[in-house]
Amino acid sequence: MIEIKDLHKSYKTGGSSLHVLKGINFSVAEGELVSIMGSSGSGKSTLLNILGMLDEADEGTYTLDGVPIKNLNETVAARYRNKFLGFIFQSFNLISYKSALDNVALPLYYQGVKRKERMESAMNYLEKVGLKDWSSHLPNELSGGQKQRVAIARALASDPKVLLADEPTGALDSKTSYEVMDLIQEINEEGRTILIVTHEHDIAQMTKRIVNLKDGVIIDDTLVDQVKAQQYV
Ligand SMILES: Nc1ncnc2c1ncn2[C@@H]1O[C@H](COP(=O)(O)OP(=O)(O)OP(=O)(O)O)[C@@H](O)[C@H]1O
Repeated sequence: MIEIKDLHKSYKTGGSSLHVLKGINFSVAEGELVSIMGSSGSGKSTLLNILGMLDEADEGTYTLDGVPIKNLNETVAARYRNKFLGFIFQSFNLISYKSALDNVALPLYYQGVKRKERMESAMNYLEKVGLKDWSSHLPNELSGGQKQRVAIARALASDPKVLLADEPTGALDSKTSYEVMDLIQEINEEGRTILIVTHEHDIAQMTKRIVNLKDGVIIDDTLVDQVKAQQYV
């Protein structure tokens, strides 16, 4: 589903350049649930932005569902991104003056789906995340966990093959974080590929594979069952 080879990325600020990703290689098969860990500044968000086609690498290749992502014109890139990728953010990024239902329906509006169909579909996704009865509420009338559920429903609305989540539980308490992760696991069990950036070990343990970044390189890439088994060695 995702294949990256020898990916490099530097940021140029003023006269200097910061080499952030220094030759990343990894692939993710369809249906995986992967967490990307690493200390602050290790390059996690930079990598996720490249995977999300929000930024481009300087060197290396990125192939998404068999298509090389390089030098696509903006319209093609936007269409491809909308079709294949869904995004979940730490701060939810909901539109404050729109109801939960309208927030979920928004990506479908941009895809040109007719009103009746998009409202039905959005309601189905709200039901899926357990918020059918909250459809008319505004984001500020919802708890953090509920907001993230709306955001997950919105990410699912366009039926993307891959979900990319940047610290999806970063703004939530532990109990709510685990509930959101239960939902993410459920969505993954249905076959959707999911990548999560997280700082939290217990959250990473709820995925199937942990990729550890340090100073722009992958230092460890382990299946979670193996991590758990090591505790008994
Ligand atoms: N647009 C940018 N311009 C210049 N430097 C940047 C830019 N974005 C990130 N950086 C720098 O690149 C390095 C890696 O940043 P990145 O956000 O990818 O790390 P991270 O592992 O996600 O960190 P955190 O856990 O704190 O979010 C940091 O030193 C950061 O300051």
